[in-house]
Amino acid sequence: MKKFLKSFIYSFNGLSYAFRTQLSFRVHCLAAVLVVLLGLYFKLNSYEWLWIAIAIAVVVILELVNTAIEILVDLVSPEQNPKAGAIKDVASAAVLIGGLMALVIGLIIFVPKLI
Ligand SMILES: Nc1ncnc2c1ncn2[C@@H]1O[C@H](COP(=O)(O)OP(=O)(O)OP(=O)(O)O)[C@@H](O)[C@H]1O
Repeated sequence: MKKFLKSFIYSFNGLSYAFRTQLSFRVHCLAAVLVVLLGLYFKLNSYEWLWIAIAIAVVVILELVNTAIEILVDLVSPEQNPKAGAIKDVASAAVLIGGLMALVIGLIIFVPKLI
């Protein structure tokens, strides 16, 4: 049980690290809070909340994995290396695609309510 609780603390340490060091993570968290407030304002139905929850989770998960990959690359390749750069670029592209998907979901749900 103690080990289980400790693993939660490690996970929160990871969240805290990403929040403190990554501007894009903070921006995405802020966007998530704004979207939730907008969802409460427009009284989304459970189906719409499900899509919003998936969109937020996908972006946050990708941001965390991208941060972990950046740290790993900096650890194993502190010097410039084209492969190290490519790894970071590919991980960053994953965040971009996830973010675009979240944007499309947000537009599909909120645009009809705004017009
Ligand atoms: N070791 C390296 N070798 C070659 N290119 C690198 C290396 N590290 C970073 N780069 C290139 O520089 C870009 C930016 O790297 P950086 O580590 O600043 O990432 P970032 O996404 O800006 O991270 P942060 O969110 O910490 O600012 C990478 O996407 C990659 O193209």
